[in-house]
Amino acid sequence: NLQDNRANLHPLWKGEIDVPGGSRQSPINIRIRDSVFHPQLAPVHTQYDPNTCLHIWNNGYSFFVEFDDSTDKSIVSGGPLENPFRLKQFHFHWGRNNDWGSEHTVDSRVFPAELHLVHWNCSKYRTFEEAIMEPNGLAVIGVFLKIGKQHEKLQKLVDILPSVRYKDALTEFNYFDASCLLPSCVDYWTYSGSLTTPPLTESVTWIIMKKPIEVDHSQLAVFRSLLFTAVGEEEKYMVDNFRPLQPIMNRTVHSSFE
Ligand SMILES: NS(=O)(=O)c1ccc(-n2ccn(-c3ccc(F)cc3F)c2=O)cc1
Ligand SMILES: [Zn+2]
Repeated sequence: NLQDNRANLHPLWKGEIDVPGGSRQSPINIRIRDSVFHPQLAPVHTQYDPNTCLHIWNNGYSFFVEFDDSTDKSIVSGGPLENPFRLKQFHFHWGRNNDWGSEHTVDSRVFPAELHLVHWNCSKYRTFEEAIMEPNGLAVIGVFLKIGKQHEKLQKLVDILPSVRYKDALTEFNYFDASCLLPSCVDYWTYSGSLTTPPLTESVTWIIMKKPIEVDHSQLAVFRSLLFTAVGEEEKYMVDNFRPLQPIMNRTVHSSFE
């Protein structure tokens, strides 16, 4: 069984890396020359109300910035989506250094970090928890981070991270415009995949932005000061919280650009 396959034992997920029978797992390597241009793929439209921002919490995998998803105030629509999806949370994945950290790769290029803006299909399901279990329940926008100039709007979030250093810590964070984390270029790839942490359900329409955003090395260094562990436990720095690449199987990645 899984536990016997040493190669699959991951420090974070203790062997839950492979989902037996999974046919649309994430993340994947996006091979640009294999992607298919889809002229009907409109730009993705986000409309985020900064007042729907609720709090930040360290859930032991990453830090989640959570939003009030009881109304349609913060939504994503267009692109490959048939109807609007509500923003529930965003979080990041990063490495122990700037040489790796992203979950998706582009022609095997790794980025030092990756942002995920997680939305759920409020037209078809009643709650986020329900949508997570359904094949077209979620839409996650992925944005690569690269080292460059300081991201001024991100700094407000970076400054508060020490308050959620430990697993299960939660801090109020009640005004943040998530659209400041999107790149100016609207080009993206899209494919059908899964959550990259448990429950790993195959419920995600992935929208991966072609252009990365820039952050400076000191901002990423603060991400690495967070802990996987709760107060009182032996401290383990929250780094390398990305899942290994998964097989593309018989999926096609579509691009919104030529
Ligand atoms: N990395 S990712 O594929 O974007 C990803 C991975 C895991 C999740 N995820 C898993 C459980 N949850 C979750 C479930 C219920 C809840 F109230 C809050 C949650 F964060 C969640 O958001 C959401 C997104
Ligand atoms: Zn993620």
